[in-house]
Amino acid sequence: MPAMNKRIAVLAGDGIGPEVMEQALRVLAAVEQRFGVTFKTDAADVGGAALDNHGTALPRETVDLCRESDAILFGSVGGPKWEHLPPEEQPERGALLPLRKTFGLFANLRPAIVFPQLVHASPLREDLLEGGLDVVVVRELTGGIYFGTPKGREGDKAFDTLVYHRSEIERIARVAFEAARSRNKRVTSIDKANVLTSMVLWREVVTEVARDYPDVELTHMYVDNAAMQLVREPRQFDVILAGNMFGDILSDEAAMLTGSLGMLPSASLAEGSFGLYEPSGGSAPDIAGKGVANPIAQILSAAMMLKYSFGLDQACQAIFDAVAAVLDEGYRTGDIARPGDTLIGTDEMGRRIAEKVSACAG
Ligand SMILES: NC(=O)c1ccc[n+]([C@@H]2O[C@H](COP(=O)([O-])OP(=O)(O)OC[C@H]3O[C@@H](n4cnc5c(N)ncnc54)[C@H](O)[C@@H]3O)[C@@H](O)[C@H]2O)c1
Ligand SMILES: CC(C)[C@H](C(=O)O)[C@@H](O)C(=O)O
Ligand SMILES: [Mg+2]
Repeated sequence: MPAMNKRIAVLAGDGIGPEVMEQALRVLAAVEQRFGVTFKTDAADVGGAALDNHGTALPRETVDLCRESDAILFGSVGGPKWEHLPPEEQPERGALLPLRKTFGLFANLRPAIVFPQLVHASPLREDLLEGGLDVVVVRELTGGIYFGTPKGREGDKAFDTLVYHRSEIERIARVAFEAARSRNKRVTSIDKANVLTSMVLWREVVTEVARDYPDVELTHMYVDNAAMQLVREPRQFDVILAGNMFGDILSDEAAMLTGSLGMLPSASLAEGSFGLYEPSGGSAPDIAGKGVANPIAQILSAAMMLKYSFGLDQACQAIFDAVAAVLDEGYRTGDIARPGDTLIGTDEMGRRIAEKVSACAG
């Protein structure tokens, strides 16, 4: 393993964010020890915590720290405490979306992997998951209806604009086809081309990009059908390519197939090696502060950071293996437990995974 000294901006945020982040940092410390690498971690406020401390959801110091870092490890933001604020000032729109835009994080990878040990935790019938499930949602993250203008409100009328440029569709499609090449060589592109003009362009451009990838099979699917097919026959999917909003919705659905939102990590990538890594779920106000949140999505997000931003594929794999080993031993947080499992909290789950990373000398 080459000597490495990477700088990580740690933005834990709100709700369960700080609780699960503590466990991800613990696992990264185990990686340092085992692989002889060094990470410099610097924490900064973001979201509601930043609103409380600095009066803005995304303070300048936080953006500066991110700029000086090699990657961002993000927790989650938002919660009932800040819901009274105007929408643009709330943590999600005031911090998360600007961060994605500022750093050009256009490619959001959300792998939904059903660990064989957790097939029972999925709401799907076990026979639908036989042989496991490994789907990745490739979501366009800096365009579409989230960012299109005009958007606004005029009294009782409110509007958003769904706009996509050819270049935006082309670059995210390439990410999806490249991902498929290293997997099962199937891309399902999601659109609503029967209704939306922007989606007609989406389908056209994805079809053009596919010509450069004759080894990858492309299927187009309307989003409503895709939502249904995901629960009917999830194994038909390998790479799901979608725009910003459809990808948001389908990735939560895909996450739940794995048993819990607490299992789904994500990587938001810019051109080059910079990225932001965060669980796909939110700040879970209903369980925050109770020490029961599942830290695995945050820990696996850190693992994705090691792979995609730092090229530490082996260390990434070591974390996935450690998670599998702890699940093999029957330890579960409440969201993925069933009778007979050993129920543990956030802290113990993190400690056990970190111990496995340290123990499996590779
Ligand atoms: N990336 C982000 O920061 C992000 C993402 C989604 C939602 N949010 C925000 O989070 C707040 C709450 O949103 P929500 O309730 O709709 O979605 P949520 O994802 O926070 O929670 C949905 C459900 O999943 C459960 N859950 C989520 N993560 C879990 C974990 N690690 N372990 C166990 N259970 C877990 C929660 O307890 C809840 O029952 C809102 O303000 C929302 O805007 C932020
Ligand atoms: C909190 C919200 C802005 C965010 C999104 O819609 O992108 C979240 O749902 C996600 O999936 O990361
Ligand atoms: Mg979402």
